[in-house]
Amino acid sequence: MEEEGFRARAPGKIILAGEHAVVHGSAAVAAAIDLYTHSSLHLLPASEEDGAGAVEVDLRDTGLVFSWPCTRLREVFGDRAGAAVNAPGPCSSDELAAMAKLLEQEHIPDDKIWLAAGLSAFLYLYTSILGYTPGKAVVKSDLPLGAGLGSSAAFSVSLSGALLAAAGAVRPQAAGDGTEWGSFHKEDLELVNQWAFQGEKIIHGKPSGIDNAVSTFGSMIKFKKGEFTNLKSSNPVKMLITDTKVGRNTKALVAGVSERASRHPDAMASVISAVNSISEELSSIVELAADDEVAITAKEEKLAELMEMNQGLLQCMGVSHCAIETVLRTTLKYNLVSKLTGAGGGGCVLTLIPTLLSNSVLEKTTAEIESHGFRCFQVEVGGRGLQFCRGG
Ligand SMILES: Nc1ncnc2c1ncn2[C@@H]1O[C@H](COP(=O)(O)OP(=O)(O)OP(=O)(O)O)[C@@H](O)[C@H]1O
Ligand SMILES: C[C@@](O)(CCO)CC(=O)[O-]
Ligand SMILES: [Mg+2]
Repeated sequence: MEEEGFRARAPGKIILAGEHAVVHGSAAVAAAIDLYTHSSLHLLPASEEDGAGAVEVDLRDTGLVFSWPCTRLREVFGDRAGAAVNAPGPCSSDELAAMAKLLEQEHIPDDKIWLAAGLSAFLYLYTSILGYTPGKAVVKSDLPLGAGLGSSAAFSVSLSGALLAAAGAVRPQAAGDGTEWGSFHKEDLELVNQWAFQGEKIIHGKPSGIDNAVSTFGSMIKFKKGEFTNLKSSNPVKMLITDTKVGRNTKALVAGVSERASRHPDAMASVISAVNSISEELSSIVELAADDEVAITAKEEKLAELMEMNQGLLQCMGVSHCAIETVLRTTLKYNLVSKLTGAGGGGCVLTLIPTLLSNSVLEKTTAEIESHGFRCFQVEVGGRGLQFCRGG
């Protein structure tokens, strides 16, 4: 008989300013978007034959299902599993190596080999939080995976939320607004965020923590050196997102920027400091109250200029791509400003949509971008973070 189900959903994000530089201590500004990764979890009774059962994960976006006997997981993680659910800690290099061996036996198809990082994060979070309790998780996302919209953070946050709720380590709150999705107390969200950060470390190598923070807490935030503040945006920020569909990997891009910084420490310190100033200025402009068309336009022009400057500095860091440049050139024809978002190297590009932009210009811009084989879509910016509901 199956036990109770636990479902959590966590949003993706856009970074308005400061990606990469934030890994090196600069400020950055990010906001949640209304595209979610859903994780659901059922705990299962231990199997009668071997008394141990299995842990299964069904990754719907890839059409692949993986399963490991709990006895096999015990060989990898030993007695540590499940012991420190309230004290999130990093995965050791021995555990990473043992998981890599375990995953080699799965024969993941070459064109989906990037999944190994996500599976390692899953196994680490599962065993750290639930030990060797048999269970079945299903993960499904609205987000393009590995495209700069924080799919790895939404994966780690939604899984951590569902696992911690199943372990009884956090107490989900019923939705107060009649919807099915409730949330968690702030201190419970802190615990989810810390576990999700451990998952991000496995996927990204050296994450700043901005993506998991905005996915957990939602809203629009200014983030710097692990601390963040909520930004109260008094006017809606409208963005067009273009997915160039060029695959890339955040871990490799973050490592590439660090290598460039070690080759050119002074020049890169200046670039990072310039990005910090851009993020600081952008965060204060976002909060400015603008209540007539003139003030709103002036505010949007400043935001656009700062985004354009940030894009130039991302090029300096070596994380642009010819597909990104094609989007920039196309939108510039219509006087619109764009920048890459997330790790770059392909993935998604943001275009600021001014409040007074006519629908016909927006439609023409979108059609021309899509004529290059890219996909455009609009999102709501600055919404809710992690949410929870009971059931299948
Ligand atoms: N729904 C999912 N199913 C399986 N694996 C996922 C899922 N979402 C994320 N992942 C894991 O996260 C990896 C993508 O993370 P990566 O950090 O490279 O990109 P991103 O988070 O989408 O972009 P960015 O970090 O720039 O915002 C995938 O290769 C996979 O291992
Ligand atoms: C590239 C990066 O700055 C943002 C990825 O969304 C990495 C990070 O901050 O962890
Ligand atoms: Mg990521």
